Amino acid sequence: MSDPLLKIVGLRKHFGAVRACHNLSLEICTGETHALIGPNGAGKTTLLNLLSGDLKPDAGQIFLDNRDITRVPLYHRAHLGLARSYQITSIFPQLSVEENLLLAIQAHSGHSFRFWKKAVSDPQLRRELEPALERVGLEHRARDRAAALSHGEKKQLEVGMALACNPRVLFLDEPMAGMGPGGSVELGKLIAGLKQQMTIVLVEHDVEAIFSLADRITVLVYGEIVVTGTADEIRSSAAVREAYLGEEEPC
Ligand SMILES: Nc1ncnc2c1ncn2[C@@H]1O[C@H](COP(=O)(O)OP(=O)(O)OP(=O)(O)O)[C@@H](O)[C@H]1O
Repeated sequence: MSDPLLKIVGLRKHFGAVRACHNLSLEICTGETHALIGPNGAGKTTLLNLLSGDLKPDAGQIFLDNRDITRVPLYHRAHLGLARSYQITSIFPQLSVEENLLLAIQAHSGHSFRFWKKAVSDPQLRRELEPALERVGLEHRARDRAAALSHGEKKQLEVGMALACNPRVLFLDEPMAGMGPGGSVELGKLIAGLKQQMTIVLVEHDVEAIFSLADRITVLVYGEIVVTGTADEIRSSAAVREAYLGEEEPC
């Protein structure tokens, strides 16, 4: 395994009596696809929120390339190369697919939102549009309103928007949620392609997808790590079986 790109040390986030993240330490290596799994309420989304900067921890530290980013605000983390696609779609339904992507490209290129009108015709931004559309397989939908996309295509667009800042680390929160089998196959292919280009931290309930996509998997229960390992190690782990007691398969 290569050097850690993200290092999490003693991270803690409690909500009253709920220990959503409890003294958690973990290293995410450069280039790996790392999945977070665990039963409902295990703290997967909380950990993603802490890493992306959506939440502030009560204690602990997060390092990116040995730099302490624990107190770095959300918007600044994007400039450092951390990007996130959310569980709930964050696209603009009334805008076209290309307008959504242009907006994301513009936001990350340092331009002000006040100049949005210019973005559609800005040749420099438009040059970045074609590869951005291709990257998520939405060239044929460029002029369609985002509201008209299928659920899977919306997810593809959302990932495309997160990719606009050319991230080093992409956080994906349940990308397959609400997707039919066809949609998850498409999105699985998209993520498999991205795997070669960046580090990915993925929260997902689709076990098949996780086992085929993830290089390593961390199992969380009650805000703590039960085990981290490869798909084979997770499958054969007695600790995981115990953590999921009563459940046939990890979810
Ligand atoms: N903003 C909040 N305020 C209070 N409690 C919260 C908040 N966010 C999360 N929690 C609690 O923290 C615990 C962990 O929640 P979290 O959403 O991180 O779990 P999860 O593993 O992502 O669950 P799921 O698989 O159901 O999405 C849960 O008990 C949840 O109710």
